Amino acid sequence: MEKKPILEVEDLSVTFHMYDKGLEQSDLKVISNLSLNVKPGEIVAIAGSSGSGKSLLAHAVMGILPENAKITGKITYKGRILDQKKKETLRGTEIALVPQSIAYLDPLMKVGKQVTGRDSKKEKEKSQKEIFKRFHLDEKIERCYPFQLSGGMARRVLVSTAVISNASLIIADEPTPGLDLEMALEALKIFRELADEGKAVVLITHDIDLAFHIADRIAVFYAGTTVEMAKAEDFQKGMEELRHPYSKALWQALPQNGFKPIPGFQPYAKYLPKGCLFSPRCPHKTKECENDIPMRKIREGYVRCIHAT
Ligand SMILES: Nc1ncnc2c1ncn2[C@@H]1O[C@H](COP(=O)(O)OP(=O)(O)OP(=O)(O)O)[C@@H](O)[C@H]1O
Ligand code: NI
Repeated sequence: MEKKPILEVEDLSVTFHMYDKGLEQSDLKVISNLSLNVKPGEIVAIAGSSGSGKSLLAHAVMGILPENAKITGKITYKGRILDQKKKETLRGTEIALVPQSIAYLDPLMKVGKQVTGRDSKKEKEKSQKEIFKRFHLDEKIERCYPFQLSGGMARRVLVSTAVISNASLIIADEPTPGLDLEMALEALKIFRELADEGKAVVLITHDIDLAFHIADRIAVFYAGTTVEMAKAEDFQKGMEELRHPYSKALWQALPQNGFKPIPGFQPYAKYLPKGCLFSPRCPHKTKECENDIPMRKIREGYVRCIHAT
């Protein structure tokens, strides 16, 4: 039987209400019609270039978007609607975030306490010690304040916090920058273990190469929406297995596949093209691409392109 998703995001849009010059106001739609689900036991990687909306999706699920952001669509956790109140209740216990910036560490709290929580139990302390060992963090680090850590150490502390939280859903927003290869691989191994224990892991990364070695499925983001949802092995098999021209272009841009850059730029939220958001850069563009393009199923995956086969 198919497992029910732990996290389900349906038709999510996020709009910022902006104050421009003087009294002028405008709405900036930064995520549009985004759908995604993550099942127990799964790592779903979210890959996409800078500004494609990866962190905002994480913040929308956690309920930590800025005040001027408006959300539409549906987010459910274990089948229940996640409204703002529910997000606040589940945050840090059932749903854990490894934030993209190490600035999220509390500067005034010793590192050990941040990882175990204020009212820490003995077993939490034990798991904190175990995870610090795996991450080569010396015992005296527990008594340090964040400013005394290097960037890489702070990153490992953030990952540790999410790992020992007992959350069923872990969202890791770029957890590896600043880590050397050994520590990056250790972090990924830990995420794999969490998934294998039945948790759901969302792994946000620029690095599709890293993503497809560890994830089960990959969501490719472009300009605030998903353009493709594919099994990780499709990326391993090669370009022909992929469905969207942007995913194929990402694949070709990998060093081992010739480093071919994609001409053009991802459009800024204020100047999105009509219909397919990738169309200005797409070699297959036709008049029909100006219509709204829904996701559709092709060969066990999903794609937002009318020309994909
Ligand atoms: N508070 C905000 N107000 C207005 N626009 C914002 C705000 N926060 C983010 N954005 C815009 O939303 C878009 C998506 O941002 P997001 O941080 O989700 O990108 P990302 O995919 O995580 O990028 P990166 O890989 O660089 O972390 C960007 O164009 C960004 O400029
Ligand atoms: Ni981000």
